[in-house]
Amino acid sequence: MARLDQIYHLASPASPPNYMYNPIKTLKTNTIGTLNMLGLAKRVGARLLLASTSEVYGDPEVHPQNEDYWGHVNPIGPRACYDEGKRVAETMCYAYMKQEGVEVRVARIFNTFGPRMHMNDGRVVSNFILQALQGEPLTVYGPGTQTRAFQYVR
Ligand SMILES: O=c1ccn([C@@H]2O[C@H](COP(=O)(O)OP(=O)(O)O[C@H]3OC[C@@H](O)[C@H](O)[C@H]3O)[C@@H](O)[C@H]2O)c(=O)[nH]1
Repeated sequence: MARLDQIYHLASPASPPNYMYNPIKTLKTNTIGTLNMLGLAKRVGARLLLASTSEVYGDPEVHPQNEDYWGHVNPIGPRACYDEGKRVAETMCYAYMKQEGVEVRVARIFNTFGPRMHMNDGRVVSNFILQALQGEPLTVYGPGTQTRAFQYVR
């Protein structure tokens, strides 16, 4: 049997244009992929970290969101493959923890940015920087009333 202490389940695109490019693959990664990793964690007795997302809160009605908030998610909306995929991934983690005693950790990562970000990532921070450097107007989607919490990653 393989000797593994920890599993980091970081698979899945995170930028909206990337995860919406192939919604079925995004869903498979977050559902079947998570089940596979939890099964492995159970077999070898490893602890699993799931990289979840602030998108489990969907289009939230409260700001900022704390962990007690259950979210406001459209199951058939354009972001559903990611939002619902991560929600069920979290559900699976806690089911394996309760039923099988697998040690799990779930991190709900918010909108990340930093120096190692890809120029064409497609998220707001890199889009704005790119547009500013090129002297182009910044594109604000929708009415511009949305809010976000950002997380700097070096
Ligand atoms: O060019 C842009 C890009 C984005 N936006 C807006 O800026 C806000 C942030 O959008 P982003 O594309 O950066 O990403 P989001 O915050 O929606 O989701 C991101 O953050 C949480 C992570 O866990 C997710 O993996 C990631 O999808 C949205 O309201 C979006 O509509 C713009 O106004 N202009």
